[in-house]
Amino acid sequence: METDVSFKNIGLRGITVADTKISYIDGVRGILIYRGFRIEDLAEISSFEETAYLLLNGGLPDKEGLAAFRDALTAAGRLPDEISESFKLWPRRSDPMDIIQASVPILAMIDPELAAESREANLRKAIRVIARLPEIITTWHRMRNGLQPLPHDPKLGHAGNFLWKLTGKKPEEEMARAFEVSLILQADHAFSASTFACREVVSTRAHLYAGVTAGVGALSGILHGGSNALVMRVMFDMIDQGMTTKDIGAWVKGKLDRREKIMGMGHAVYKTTDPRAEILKGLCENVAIKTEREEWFNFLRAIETECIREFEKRGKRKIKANVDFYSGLLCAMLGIPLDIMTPVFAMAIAVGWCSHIIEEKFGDAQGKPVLYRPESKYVGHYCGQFGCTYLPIEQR
Ligand SMILES: CC(=O)SCCNC(=O)CCNC(=O)[C@H](O)C(C)(C)COP(=O)(O)OP(=O)(O)OC[C@H]1O[C@@H](n2cnc3c(N)ncnc32)[C@H](O)[C@@H]1OP(=O)(O)O
Ligand SMILES: O=C([O-])CC(=O)C(=O)O
Repeated sequence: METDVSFKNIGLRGITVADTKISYIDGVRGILIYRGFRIEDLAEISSFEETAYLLLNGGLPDKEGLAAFRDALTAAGRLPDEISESFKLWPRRSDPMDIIQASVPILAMIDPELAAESREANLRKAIRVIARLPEIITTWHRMRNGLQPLPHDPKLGHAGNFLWKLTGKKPEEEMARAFEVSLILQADHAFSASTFACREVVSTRAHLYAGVTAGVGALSGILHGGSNALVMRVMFDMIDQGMTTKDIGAWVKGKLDRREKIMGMGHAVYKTTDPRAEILKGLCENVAIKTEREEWFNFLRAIETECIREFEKRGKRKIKANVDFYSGLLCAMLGIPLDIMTPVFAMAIAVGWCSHIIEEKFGDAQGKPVLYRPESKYVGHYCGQFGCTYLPIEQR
């Protein structure tokens, strides 16, 4: 058989695989909507907890509903001993994304409702995942540094508690809010690679934790969530080498000449600016002034500007900053280490993963749950109608 790699929709680009009522992306106009609401409005007005409620339940809560949801998150937040005891055995150098990916199945093992597949049971499992991912990250981080985990502060919300438990410092209100907005922005993105992974796994009727575990693995890759840390790693390397904003034009040109990717730039769906990147850029500009990290902000801003200029010069389609370009910078300015930046994305998008898992399990958007099973096109060896002659090992 002839090798034929002419398959047009490589990487499933442009193929609609299912309906969803959770989020909508207009990649041409740069619009992102969660359950009907513009991301700009959610970033301005909403809290992480309220956005999580909205994504999971399909509508905004009233005051009592929101208070009950916050209480449920707090009540579910304590890290089970089975996980903290396991941490003592796991290598300290482990990547925190691997720690999360190994911990989520333990949440499944100890969930008394694991076999319960009602919508309510799945919503309760979702709350456990959303509440416990930050605990997994902060407890792991403190234990690997020989520090005790810190108690929940009822005066702080989900975002503020994460900063407190990770860094051991109570965050200023403005910083906690900036972090909270970044979590809202990263809480869902329709059929991103990780969300699709979650949906694909639970389409087999696997439990919610199996779906979330798949999502964590998919998010860790550098073409997806993993790029936020890499943006910062590359920037710190450049600064360490003594480079300044004046050197960035030549650096970008060199990268593109060598056909290397520039992390945090480009997007599979947005053909224009990722609206989340624009909001994050504004947040970063303010936080940079407050934390006296203007040098970092200006450095990234220059990379973005030079990239856009260079792509335009080459007549390529517009490649702009995506959400990962500025989210790592915000983390760095808030004292979050490089290898915790993708885990931060995971704790935010866990909301979207769980919402999509529930939608998938109950066929909410399509009327009934369906097993994903795409076709592939075989382009390997095939020696005619009856296949290749199979020789026993002695005769090969
Ligand atoms: C939360 C998120 O997951 S957002 C994405 C995070 N990932 C990154 O930031 C990694 C860097 N970006 C990329 O690799 C890509 O832009 C992707 C994977 C995100 C999207 O890719 P796609 O839209 O499918 O485009 P694809 O990777 O096919 O690139 C199309 C062309 O633009 C180029 N291109 C796209 N992004 C970049 C980039 N960041 N740097 C350099 N060139 C790029 C490609 O090399 C390719 O060029 P070619 O046609 O000459 O081969
Ligand atoms: O949607 C995508 O392809 C990736 C992305 O931006 C996200 O997951 O936030």
